[in-house]
Amino acid sequence: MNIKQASITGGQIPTGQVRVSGAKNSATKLLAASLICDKEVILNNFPTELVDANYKFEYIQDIGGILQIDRDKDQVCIDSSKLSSENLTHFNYAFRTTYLLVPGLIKKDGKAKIPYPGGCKIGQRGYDLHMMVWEKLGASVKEYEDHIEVISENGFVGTEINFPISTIGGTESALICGAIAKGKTTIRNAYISPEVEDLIIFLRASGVNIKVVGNSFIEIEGQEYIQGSIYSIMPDRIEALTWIVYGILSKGDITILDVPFNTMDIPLKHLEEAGIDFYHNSKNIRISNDCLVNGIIQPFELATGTHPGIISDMQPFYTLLGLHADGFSRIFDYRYPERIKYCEELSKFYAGRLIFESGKITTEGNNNLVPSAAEVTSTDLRGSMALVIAALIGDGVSIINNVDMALRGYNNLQKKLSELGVEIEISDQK
Ligand SMILES: CC(=O)N[C@H]1[C@@H](OP(=O)(O)OP(=O)(O)OC[C@H]2O[C@@H](n3ccc(=O)[nH]c3=O)[C@H](O)[C@@H]2O)O[C@H](CO)[C@@H](O)[C@@H]1O
Ligand SMILES: C=C(OP(=O)(O)O)C(=O)O
Repeated sequence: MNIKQASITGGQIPTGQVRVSGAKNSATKLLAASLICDKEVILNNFPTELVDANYKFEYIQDIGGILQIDRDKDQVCIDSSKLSSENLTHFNYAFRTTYLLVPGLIKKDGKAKIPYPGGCKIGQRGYDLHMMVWEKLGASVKEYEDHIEVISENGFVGTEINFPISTIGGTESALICGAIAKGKTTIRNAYISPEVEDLIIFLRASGVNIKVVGNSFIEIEGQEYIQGSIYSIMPDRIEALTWIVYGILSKGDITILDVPFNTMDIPLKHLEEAGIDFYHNSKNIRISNDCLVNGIIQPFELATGTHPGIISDMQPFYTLLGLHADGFSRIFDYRYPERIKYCEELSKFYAGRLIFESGKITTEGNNNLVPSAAEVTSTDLRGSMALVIAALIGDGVSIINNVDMALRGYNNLQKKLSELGVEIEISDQK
């Protein structure tokens, strides 16, 4: 795939409606979980245009899965009756959750060859706990130069899994593997984020018995036969926050549809404390100039952490907000302290206003600031989207190199902006 760049003319004012798509961090997991089902699975509200989803589609088709992808209806039907990774000719599939493809292959073929986990380079992103899960469930695991091989000819056997740290990917891996294991699997110190909850609901709807006790203990009764289901993916809370921040900074008038309010209490509370008041009903939110209570964004201090707090993926959008607040704001990222590389690029729009070091970002904001046009290069998904927003609210024409990073997580970005009256050009990078 050719690398893309965006050419963006700043100062276009968005007006109209934008609908939040199904969550990347749920959709791509449910796609992998569908592979353990015995009947066809239908996933609705699926963000079919995401770069990450398309890599996963390609891998699933390459191992024998049959997918019907309806890009107009945001629907994917998955028939995974015949899967085998034996004849794969390459492992160049750039997405994070490659490890979730193991259980489907183990169930259907007793063996899985998967690419190493990809995803954003936002600091240490180990995969040792995924290997621990497979080994504890009875598999043998080998690492090769370009792939990992997991073998368990007779399937997984239920076990106890104790995570030493809270891991989303690890919890998801243990859940899907436990669903096909013989007997009972327990997970201690599970991390049940809203997207993990979406996975639990999907697995239950597909016929797996899962008991959740408190907020970090899970018990799964593995099933030999898993029916599958028709399921609608939850809306993307990070995308919703992105549109809210863009709406405020662009001084536009936009209504954001399908906001998953139940997953965003704390992130929204921090916006309120920064002086932003919205009109909303149970599903939609309207952002306009009137939302700024005193006509300005108040400076703030916050730290990212685990859900229900502000998750690290939202951090760059608070940084942007801080740059337009009335004074100094501080943002601490304890989850991924090295998620600061994008700040170097963002500084090209905001000369001298960003100070950053491992885990800490300080912004010197100004309510009347207009970012200067710049040519920048994306470093990670959310950072790339922050650069896109800076360009959109800036003056002149900006270039965002490797905008593919943003397109990994923002479904139909160009089309959604166009529906708001904002045109951006995306072309192969020169
Ligand atoms: C596709 C997806 O849903 N990605 C999200 C997921 O990533 P992901 O699932 O990769 O993140 P984890 O929650 O697993 O990672 C948390 C920490 O655990 C460590 N770790 C994880 C697994 C492992 O085997 N060994 C290990 O040491 C990681 O290096 C990291 O420091 O949660 C992150 C926050 O937690 C988000 O920023 C990502 O957007
Ligand atoms: C870091 C992210 O994703 P991934 O884990 O897929 O790299 C993200 O969604 O912001």
